[in-house]
Amino acid sequence: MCLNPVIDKQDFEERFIGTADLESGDFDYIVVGAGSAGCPLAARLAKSGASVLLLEAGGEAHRSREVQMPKRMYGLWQSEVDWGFRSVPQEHLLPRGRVIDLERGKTLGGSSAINYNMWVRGAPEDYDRWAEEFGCSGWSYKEVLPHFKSIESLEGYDQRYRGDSGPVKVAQTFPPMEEVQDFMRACEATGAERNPDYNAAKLPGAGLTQFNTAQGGREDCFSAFIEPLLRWYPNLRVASETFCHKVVLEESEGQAPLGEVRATGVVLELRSGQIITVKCRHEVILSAGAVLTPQLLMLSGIGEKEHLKEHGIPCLRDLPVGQNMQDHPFVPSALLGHARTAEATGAQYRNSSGMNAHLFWQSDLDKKREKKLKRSLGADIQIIFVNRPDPSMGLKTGLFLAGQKLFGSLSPDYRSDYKLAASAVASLMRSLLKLQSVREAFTARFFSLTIVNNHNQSRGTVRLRSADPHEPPLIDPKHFSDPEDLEAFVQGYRRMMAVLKHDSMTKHMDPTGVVPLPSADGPQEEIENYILKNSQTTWHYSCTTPMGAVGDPKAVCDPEGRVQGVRNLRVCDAGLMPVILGGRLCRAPRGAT
Ligand SMILES: Cc1cc2nc3c(=O)[nH]c(=O)nc-3n(C[C@H](O)[C@H](O)[C@H](O)COP(=O)(O)OP(=O)(O)OC[C@H]3O[C@@H](n4cnc5c(N)ncnc54)[C@H](O)[C@@H]3O)c2cc1C
Repeated sequence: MCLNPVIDKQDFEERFIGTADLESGDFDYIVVGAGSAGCPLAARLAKSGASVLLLEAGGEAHRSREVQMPKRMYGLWQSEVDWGFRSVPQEHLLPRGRVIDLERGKTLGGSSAINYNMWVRGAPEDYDRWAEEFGCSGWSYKEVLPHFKSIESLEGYDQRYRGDSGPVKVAQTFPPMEEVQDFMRACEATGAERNPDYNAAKLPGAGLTQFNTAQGGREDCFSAFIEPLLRWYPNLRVASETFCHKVVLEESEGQAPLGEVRATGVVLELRSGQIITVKCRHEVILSAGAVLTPQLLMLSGIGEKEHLKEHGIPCLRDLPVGQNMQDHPFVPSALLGHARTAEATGAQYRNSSGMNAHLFWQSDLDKKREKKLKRSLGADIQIIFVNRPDPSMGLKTGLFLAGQKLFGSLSPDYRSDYKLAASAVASLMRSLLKLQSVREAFTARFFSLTIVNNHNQSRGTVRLRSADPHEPPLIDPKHFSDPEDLEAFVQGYRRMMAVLKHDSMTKHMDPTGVVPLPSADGPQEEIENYILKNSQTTWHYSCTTPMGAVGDPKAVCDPEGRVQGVRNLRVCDAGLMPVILGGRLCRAPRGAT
């Protein structure tokens, strides 16, 4: 349900590409999902000369102003370009049973059209781990590096690691402001090294954020990879507002190397409501993302036998689909600057999502894991310095935290109250933001230090709610179900407070913030309560259809994305990761292609 319409209806309709002739189409490949992975994959296949159909359930909002300006992204949540998922009640969060919003892009460009645009590959060690520990041949850092280089374009960096002529423009959006420099100084003064490029030889250290933005605007995957091709490659067809219900699987005869089940096409619902079947010659490739690809597989008869039986779906392949979900939770702080500074207005800020610098740091817990695994792991804790973003973020975060505190204590049935509270907060926010003075105050004064645990140990699930493709799946990230995750956050919290208390930070901000922060030296329980009350998602759902060595019972796909035991069916999206990356996840699905 769309609670927050932000894009003019006209905008979708004017840019609609159309779905005519799909049934009679003659395709080699069908790619389901025009997101971070689906777009570069479809482009690459089209360039090889194959005929490709790229399908997308969402419309064509990628050119709208709301999507193009990164600082407006907060307004896109719960809008027509967000699937609007919510988790099942989370028993390890506070208040117990809290439900969290799980935004996910629904438009050409997928989640790359609604994300923060941060360009972070993850640690080289992550990819080596995939190759060595999970049997994913072809995925070591040495092997994926040329792909990363080939998709990006930026100047003035070490060319051993970085690309200068790919389709995606990468940049630091503006010269660093004083407070951003001071954040990095505070990190250094409290024991971190300065790292001028976390996407090069190593991840740990303090550095400026890189964004994928072109002339300050969002560079979503559809605009970067598909639009430049449409005019020149008639073999590439795009159908938006086309919802895939399932993959058509047929029992094939003979002794095929990968078994006897074969994908031959997809069942689609068109914008008009008409249901059709479209066939292809070679492969169906699911790039619907780590939540909806598992749903599509299960609806098609691939998944855990018992679970499919509960929904009356005959099981064609018994595989652990949706069983290994991973995510990065994050815990924000809502801080206020002492005063509004002159630089707080103008072009510098226009196109920033505000996430301007990072500290990647390793907790003691992670060092212990390194010893146990006998391999280096990069860094588990990421502290993001957020300054002066779109005013709605300051308001939204402040009101969210304040609302949680208030409504959380009012009633034992927190969940129904929270729904009411969320809509009340949303409408209050919209009214307040109409006031220029409020907008300016929050643009100028809002800061946040946000902690992310990049080596989250908890595992969740994506399961069917019903056999109806329109019903969203049951998504249970099970945040904090592994006690090590809370311990990692406590260490990260103390590290964050050390930075915040350093002179170069205190001169800029009021450390008490919008919501008071527990003291780093106080009782551990207070810190834990703060973490569990305020934790949200970083939207990095992944590992739900993991790849692994052929025949590995924990793997759904082989290292080339082929669904085990099924012919002509592949997965190519964030669900393929065997273990979550210690970075931002938009890069990896693109690297996969
Ligand atoms: C708010 C937010 C902020 C984020 N910030 C960052 C960041 O700063 N940096 C970063 O690297 N990552 C970030 N991420 C994560 C990153 O965007 C995702 O991990 C990545 O885009 C996932 O790519 P994907 O191809 O797996 O899925 P998606 O990009 O989500 O693509 C899946 C596509 O499939 C379509 N689809 C799904 N089901 C169907 C169906 N049945 N029929 C037809 N089409 C279908 C969807 O509509 C969607 O367009 C963020 C994500 C969000 C939501």
